[in-house]
Amino acid sequence: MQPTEIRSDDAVRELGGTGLAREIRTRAAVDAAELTESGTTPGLAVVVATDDESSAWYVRSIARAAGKAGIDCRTVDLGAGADPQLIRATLEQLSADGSVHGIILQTPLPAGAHFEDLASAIDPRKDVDGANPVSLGNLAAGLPAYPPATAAAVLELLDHHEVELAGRNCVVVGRSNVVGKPVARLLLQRDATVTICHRHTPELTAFTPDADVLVVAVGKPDLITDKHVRDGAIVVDVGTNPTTDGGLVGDVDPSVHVAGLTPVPGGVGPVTTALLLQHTVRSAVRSARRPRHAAESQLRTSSEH
Ligand SMILES: Nc1nc(=O)c2c([nH]1)NC[C@@H]1CN(c3ccc(C(=O)N[C@@H](CCC(=O)O)C(=O)O)cc3)C=[N+]21
Repeated sequence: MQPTEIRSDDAVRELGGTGLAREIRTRAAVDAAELTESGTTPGLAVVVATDDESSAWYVRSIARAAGKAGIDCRTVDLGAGADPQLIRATLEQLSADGSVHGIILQTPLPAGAHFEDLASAIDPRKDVDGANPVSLGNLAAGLPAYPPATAAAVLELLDHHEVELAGRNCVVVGRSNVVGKPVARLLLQRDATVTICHRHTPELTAFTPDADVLVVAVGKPDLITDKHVRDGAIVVDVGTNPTTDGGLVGDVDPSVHVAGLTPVPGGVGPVTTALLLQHTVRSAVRSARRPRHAAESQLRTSSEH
């Protein structure tokens, strides 16, 4: 026997997310039931202004999972090409609605609508997908805020699979406000050394091979191949790229030789949806704890501005 020849020992560890997602959903369902018992049913509103296929899939999947967890989920479909004024007014109305504890504004948005600008109309206490720039700012400052569910999912997956972060080299590819930037912040909070690469980085290979942990959130199939990674690396693939045959692929070539890789599908995606539910239930718990008159006087103050 020649042990060095045995390739099966080199098998990539699959860092799956479906089991973790189930745990998070179960916990959220238990908490939601308890809260409903005491008189508050957690409510989630999903605002849609696109006919994008993968967004529609995500919205249906949120509604299904929310229903199963005992969360009252309403989808507000304003139609592709909705007027930004209408989107803003809708977000303001939902922010003032006491039966709604979580609000998510789906991307992409119609041409001429600006995501961060519109998301500033979401009450930060209901901003369960960390879209309001106030949430992003609080996150950056280390103050309490809901991180975008996708960014939170990356950290949950790494923790679940016991990946050490303190003192490790982490490279994030992508700098969106939804994933790249908040993921980098969260990794930094965990004492990692963080490098962010993006479309103007001339050569990814100048940075990515140094990564102990590589997080890829770009939206390009096969962006990351063997030449980009050390074989000891842990790779989190955040990409969800629809294929022509109705499937889904990530940004990472699934045949890369690394120590661990999150699969697509079945990795970050299901954890993202589960965390959105968790954030909604947490928001409902906090709202139920706040004295009603305090919430009302706060609303009055904000409408006086
Ligand atoms: N404001 C906003 N926040 C988002 O987080 C957001 C968004 N807008 N717009 C649309 C994209 C898309 N997205 C996905 C989440 C989970 C899966 C997911 O769970 N996918 C399954 C499989 C799906 C399949 O097999 O077709 C999986 O990865 O296992 C996919 C896609 C979040 N998005």
